[in-house]
Amino acid sequence: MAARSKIFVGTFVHSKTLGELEYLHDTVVAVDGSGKIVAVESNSSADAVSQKLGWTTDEVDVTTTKTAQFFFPGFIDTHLHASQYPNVGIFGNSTLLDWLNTYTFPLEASLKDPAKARKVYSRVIRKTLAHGTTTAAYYATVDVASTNLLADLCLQAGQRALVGRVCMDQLSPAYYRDESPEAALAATRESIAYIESIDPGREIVRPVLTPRFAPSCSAPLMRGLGGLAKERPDLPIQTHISENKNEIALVRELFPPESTGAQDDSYSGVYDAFGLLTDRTILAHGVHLSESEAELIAKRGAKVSHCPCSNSAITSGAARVRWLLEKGVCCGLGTDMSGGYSPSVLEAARLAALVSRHVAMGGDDKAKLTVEEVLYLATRGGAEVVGLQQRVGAFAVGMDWDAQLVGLSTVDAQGEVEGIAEGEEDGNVDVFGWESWPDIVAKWVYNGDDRNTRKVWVKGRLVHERK
Ligand SMILES: O=c1[nH]c(=O)c2nc[nH]c2[nH]1
Repeated sequence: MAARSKIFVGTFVHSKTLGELEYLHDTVVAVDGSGKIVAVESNSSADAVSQKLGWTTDEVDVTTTKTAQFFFPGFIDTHLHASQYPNVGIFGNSTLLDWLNTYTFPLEASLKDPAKARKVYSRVIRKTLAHGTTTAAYYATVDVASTNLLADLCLQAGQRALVGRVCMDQLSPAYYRDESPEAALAATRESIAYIESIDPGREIVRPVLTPRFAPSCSAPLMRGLGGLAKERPDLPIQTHISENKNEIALVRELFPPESTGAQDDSYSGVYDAFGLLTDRTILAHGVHLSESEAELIAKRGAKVSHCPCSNSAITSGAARVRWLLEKGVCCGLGTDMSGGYSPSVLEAARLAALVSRHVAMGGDDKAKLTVEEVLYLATRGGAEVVGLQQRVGAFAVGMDWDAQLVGLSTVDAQGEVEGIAEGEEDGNVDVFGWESWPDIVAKWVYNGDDRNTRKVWVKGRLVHERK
């Protein structure tokens, strides 16, 4: 049965450009049964738009914003490890390389148990949807069956996702690694074939090539994955880069330029030498990149997933997002659970703003990111990072309706929250009625959470509703 058409009425906020949000008031957005936006009309009404489209009122569901509510594009989480979700907040004082061995590899390996994988993956999907994440670029584990299960569960829940089986054939405990480069490549092909079989049109889920990071992959595996990337130019690629200084030193030691044919001894040069630095590549972190690396990344059209929560939690460093943007590198945001402790892209946006202020305090005042800029990274920028900028990240005819209804509390003359029933939650953001729309949005960015995420849709389907 085809889904019903939908009409959304009221205030819509989305990014026009990096520095500018557009506020569309008294606007109607019509979404057809396939989840595509077919009309965006300002100063109109649901009836007028329905009539124009030849839709009768009884075949359309209408959702209208109330005071201090607005529709916002769904968030794009450009980097997170679904398999690490149970560990959020558990990192002690570790830094990357000991964090991987102490906390991460044992947990990931344990998800070979299908019951455990189902429990973890079901929860992370529900949790991120509840925070407004409509698209997620997931790392699963080395295990094919549980990676495929993650794709199944995303498809069932309706969360748009890139799902990657993790490739790693060296420098991790023997209980958690690919047996050989050949085995890694075969398992990768198997997982790709499965994910493509469950959603051949790539409407919701798609596979992504996932070399964990250079230290985890032997040269033959990197070469093989580069070959696969060439054979399948439609596949995105995700990996980590230049997150931690010890990691960078390790890459230099493992891949001297004379062994790869790279131009220099940079981390980016290693991926480039193996054909993995492409315009489909999502590079997580990029904290300590050099000038020439940023230039190479821009030249190749590779993208950066900025992960301010993780970069702070496991003490990796403060990535220079303004500098990357000025170099022409496209950036989005990643929660990077569980290096990052929060499932919320809104939190990532807030932390991106704060970390940029730390960069500014280091002497580069123009490094500061505005509310408008971090929301761009969370939506349109992220969409470009995962290669879906034609479909999601904004409200325009021809794009899919991937959206969230944000609801903030309004305060009455007695200082009480209006329209709230006994026992209902109100959230942290109080709107007094005199704020401008940019101020309301700023209050949401700095104080909002999942209590403000009232409804979430992916491709027109309601995938979360806060009761
Ligand atoms: O933040 C990170 N999380 C990981 O799981 C990982 N693996 C390699 N490098 C990594 N960085």
